Amino acid sequence: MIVKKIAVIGTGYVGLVSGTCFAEAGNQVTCCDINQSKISNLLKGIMPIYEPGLKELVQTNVEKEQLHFTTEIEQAVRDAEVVYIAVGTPMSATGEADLTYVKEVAETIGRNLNGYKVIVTKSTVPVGTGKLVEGIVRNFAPKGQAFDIVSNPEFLREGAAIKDSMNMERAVIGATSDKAYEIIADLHKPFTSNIVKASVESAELIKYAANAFLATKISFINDIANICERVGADVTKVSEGIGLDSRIGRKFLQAGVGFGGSCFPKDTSALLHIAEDCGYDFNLIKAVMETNAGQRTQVVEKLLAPLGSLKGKTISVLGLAFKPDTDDVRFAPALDIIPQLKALGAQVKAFDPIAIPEAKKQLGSLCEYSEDLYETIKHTDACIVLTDWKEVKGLDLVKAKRLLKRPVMIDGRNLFDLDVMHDLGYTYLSMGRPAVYIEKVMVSHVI
Ligand SMILES: NC(=O)C1=CN([C@@H]2O[C@H](COP(=O)(O)OP(=O)(O)OC[C@H]3O[C@@H](n4cnc5c(N)ncnc54)[C@H](O)[C@@H]3O)[C@@H](O)[C@H]2O)C=CC1
Ligand SMILES: O=C(O)[C@H]1O[C@H](OP(=O)(O)OP(=O)(O)OC[C@H]2O[C@@H](n3ccc(=O)[nH]c3=O)[C@H](O)[C@@H]2O)[C@H](O)[C@@H](O)[C@@H]1O
Repeated sequence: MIVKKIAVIGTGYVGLVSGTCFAEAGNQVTCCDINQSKISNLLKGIMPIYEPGLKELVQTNVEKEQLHFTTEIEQAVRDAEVVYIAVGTPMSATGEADLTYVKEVAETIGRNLNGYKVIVTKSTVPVGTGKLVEGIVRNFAPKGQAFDIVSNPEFLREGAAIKDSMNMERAVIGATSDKAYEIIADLHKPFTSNIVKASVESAELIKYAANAFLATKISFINDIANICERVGADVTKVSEGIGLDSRIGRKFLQAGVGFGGSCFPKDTSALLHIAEDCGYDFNLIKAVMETNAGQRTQVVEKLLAPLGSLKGKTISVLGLAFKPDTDDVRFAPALDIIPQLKALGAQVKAFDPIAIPEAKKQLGSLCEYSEDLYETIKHTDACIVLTDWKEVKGLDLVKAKRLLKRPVMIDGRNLFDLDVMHDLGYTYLSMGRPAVYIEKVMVSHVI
């Protein structure tokens, strides 16, 4: 690999992780952001996100002087040979990807194009954005200045971001020239030998197709789970039984409260708009989104079955992050479910080991928060599992039952064994598995 000078614009989950990994591979990397406090914290060694292994890897590369942080984006662009765009592309009010930040950055790059550079989009962007960026850069760049555009989408998962970036299953590179393709392919040599060379448009679509396919697997198994409940089958067995067929595979077949996070909800919605824009009615993806929304409501309905009414009841919610090992709460099930519980008259106590500060920004005083699992459960009428944190998976069920006012658990992640829950005397309703019902609890507490 030939060492490169790289500017990464946008120092969020993706920009910070990929910038750090490029530095770890020996490149000179400057991560830039418009958020002053984020950059000044990073300069003090304070990470803006929780991601296993990130802090240490940042520290090592800062010490080696291979990783730098700045708000001086213009200078970073001028100094770089390769400029990565890693800003957010959030869901707009109408459901498509909002390209405001990408366009802003393209203009900054154009204005500071002082030589040939490869401009790479890592943000998830609709098909055609490569052309849009190219047009903006050309508009603001000195006349005749050569540059290339590359689409190099990111596939990392939060919570496993460093591992995923250092050992990519594949890299996808869509470039406007062979020269640019070779430069970006060379940068990826330390991370993977599987490189998919594509057009810019195909690379852009690969990213949405990948996320939409994974989301489809989840909604598919959730639909099967809903059938399981009606016919007395167990979705975990069905999932095992189909997943062992290597053509299907076992991954992303865990039924539950539905997918959340910053990407599947926004990317399925953006793909629907991409389809609409080219005159295609993408019914499958509409159904995927609908099923996902239904999974959230189901958890609350399951709670109402044994409790009757939530008025005057206190419910403990185990998990605020959209998945374990991250503090990200974007589109997390808890953000939908806690307001529903409140609207039905319940008091809510919420546990999370990491994500409370982020959740508070969204939920404010809607619930009480605690990093202590058992304090959260204590004296509540029922508990709901929303995130499969290792602390929740390892819950001492005997102790939890003693602390609960009523032994009622709604498990949105199918964490516990049905026989164990039965033997312990829980009313235990999970997703797509037979209900464990303690008749006594049911009858005595219905209001
Ligand atoms: N979070 C994830 O796991 C993954 C995200 N992606 C995609 O990567 C992109 C970035 O996502 P995240 O890192 O999660 O977003 P994020 O919101 O964590 O970070 C984006 C950063 O860009 C900065 N920014 C915005 N405008 C800027 C500008 N004009 N100049 C400099 N910085 C600017 C923001 O201050 C913020 O720090 C999105 O398109 C997302 O869909 C792709 C794969 C995984
Ligand atoms: O584009 C992105 O941002 C990223 O989106 C996902 O990564 P991430 O959102 O971090 O998390 P996942 O592990 O994919 O989980 C997404 C959601 O699906 C849920 N899920 C996952 C798997 C499963 O079997 N069932 C299920 O409900 C999780 O609980 C979570 O809420 C993709 O896995 C990454 O490849 C992609 O880069």
